[in-house]
This record gives sequence, structure tokens and C-alpha cells, in this order.
Amino acid sequence: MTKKSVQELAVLIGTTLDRFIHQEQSAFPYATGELSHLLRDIALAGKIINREVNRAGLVDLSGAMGQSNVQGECQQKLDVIANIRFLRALQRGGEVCAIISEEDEGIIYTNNDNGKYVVAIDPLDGSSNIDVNVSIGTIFSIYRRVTPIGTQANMSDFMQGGRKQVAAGYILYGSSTMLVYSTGSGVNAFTYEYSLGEYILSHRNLRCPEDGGIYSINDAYFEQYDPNIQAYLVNSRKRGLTARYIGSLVGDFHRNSLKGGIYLYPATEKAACGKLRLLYECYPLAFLAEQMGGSASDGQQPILDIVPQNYHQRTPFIVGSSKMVGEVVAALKRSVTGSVEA
Ligand SMILES: O=P(O)(O)OC[C@H]1O[C@](O)(COP(=O)(O)O)[C@@H](O)[C@@H]1O
Ligand SMILES: [Mg+2]
Ligand SMILES: [Mg+2]
Repeated sequence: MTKKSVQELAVLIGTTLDRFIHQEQSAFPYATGELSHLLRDIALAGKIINREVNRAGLVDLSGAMGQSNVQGECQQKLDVIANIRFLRALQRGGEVCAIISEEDEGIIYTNNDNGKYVVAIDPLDGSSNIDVNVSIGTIFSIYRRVTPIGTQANMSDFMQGGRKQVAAGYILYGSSTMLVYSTGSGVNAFTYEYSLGEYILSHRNLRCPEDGGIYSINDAYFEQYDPNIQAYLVNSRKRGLTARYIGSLVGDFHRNSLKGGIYLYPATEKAACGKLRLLYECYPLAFLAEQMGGSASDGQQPILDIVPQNYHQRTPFIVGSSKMVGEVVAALKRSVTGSVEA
């Protein structure tokens, strides 16, 4: 372990999310503080969801809602509650003019056309894990609007493309609760300290190892994957890589980013575009991956270069350690030329 100076330790132990955001944003002379407030609104809503997640089994918050969302997926009670809480926080905060959410079909207006930002959100990711006390999360993506302030936001504000995100992040409700975000100058992670009610900086400038020993994929669809993905997986087993798959994207992504590994949700025979949603799952995690030195691809191009077409668009997703992602992309290029690795 490298020896840290007293000053370094004090910074590590003592930096609250609020203080960090303030310090980070004050480095930008023209910053108005609105993005800082927006990040704080998300962090606050995350605290409320965290409380609901923790007591779900005690207060009748587990289980299905008995209705489907716009994508035909069965909604859990916490999906609905998380959606309400985040929308409320963003509507009341004053910095956001419009939102898109996994749980709603179109744009949700905040009745504040003066808000500078728009947000795309997956309020609760990994909802099939809620009832079994396994890590779940919230994923968010923030853009500066392109429509004039004072007018009603529209689709163009959300269709800017992943490289235009001004910030992205997630909250992981796991064995500890963490908020991980980036505003484009590295990724920092904050662990929620219950006794203080504060997120405290715990992982400064996270870096994803260039190579790793973990692969994460839903093996149940093996027969439906492209032959070159199948070959990659067979080869991964032969090489002795470790297979880990939670089924909560946010948890799988977090583990692989810290330890080094790859997450794949490729196209299948039944779902030619895969399952995961570009705007509020893949763009934000791809933004973080690149900020950490990792990479993210749909097999043909970097995720952040995909031109978006609609709010709930899906994409194949390969993300993690850059060397591993590069290997899968190379394998998929062989599929385009019609060859399969022996
Ligand atoms: O069960 P599958 O097909 O492996 O899908 C798991 C994936 O689906 C998701 O649960 C989708 O997210 P939601 O729970 O937000 O719908 C991801 O978190 C996860 O990685
Ligand atoms: Mg999700
Ligand atoms: Mg969700």
C-alpha cells in the first residue's frame, strides 16, 4: 500500500459530494451552478430511493405493480416509485426543462421552459433483482438543451448523440450505496455514509484496467448469439476467465470497471438490436467507460458515435476493459466478412 500524506487522507475521508461538486464546477469560470444543483437533486432523490430499496420487504414495496411500462415490461412497485421520485426531484429542482424515462413513452415536461438541461433516466435498473435483495441501480444522462431557453423542449434536445452528454452517472444500491458520475473530466465515486446522510468521496479518478479476467453475459441465450460471440465465449472459458453475471447492468458494469472485465448484451436471433436502451442505459455507461479509459461498442462502432433515432431505441452493448472490447469487436468484424474463428 502506498503511504498517503495526512493531507491526502483528509481529502479522501472528508470530501462530501456537495463539496466535491462545488470544487469541480468552480474550476469552470462561466459555470452558473445549475449543473451542480442538478447533480445534487439526483443525489437527493437517490437517498430517498435508497431508503425505499432498503425497507422494500417491510413496507409492501416489493413485487410487481400489476401493469406494464411503455415497452411492455412488467413494472415492479419500486420501478414506479423510483420514477415518481426522480421526476419530482427534477421537476422541482428548476434546472431541467424536460425528461425522458424508461417508464414513460414520450417527453415529460417539467413546466419550466427556462431550464437549461434535459435528462434521460433509467430510474431503477435491474428491477428483476429487487425482490431478492441483489444490487440494483439508477442510471442518468444529462444534456444541455439545444432549443432556445424559454421555449418548449423537443426531441432534438434528446437526439444530440452520446458525445454531447455533459454529465452521466449511476447510483448503485448494493452492499453499500454509491453514486458514480462524470462531467467529462474523469470519473469519481462517492459512498453513502448513513450516519452522516452524506455521500463521501471514496474512489477518486476511477480507472478501468486495460485488460481483465471477467466476462459477463446471459449464457441462456448462447445458442442465439452470433457464431463469433459464441467462439469468443468458448475461448474465454478455455482461457480460464471468470464468468460473473448479476443481471443488473449497473452492478455488472460497476464490478467490471473496478476489476477489469467485459459486459456483453449482444444481438440475439429474437432481438436483433439486443435488449438495452441506448439513451438511458448505454450512452451514460459508455460515457463513463471512456472517461475511465475503457471502451464501449455495439460491435460496429463506439456506442457514443451511434446516431440516435428514438427515445427507447435499443442497441447491442459491449463495454469494459478496452483490450477485451477490442477483441470482441474484431471477432464481430469477422462475422461481417463471413468468417468464424476456429
Ligand atoms: O435478464 P436479462 O435478459 O439478462 O436482462 C438483464 C438486463 O436487463 C436489465 O435488467 C434492464 O434494465 P431494467 O431493469 O431497467 O429494465 C439490465 O439491468 C440487465 O443487465
Ligand atoms: Mg435498465
Ligand atoms: Mg429500469
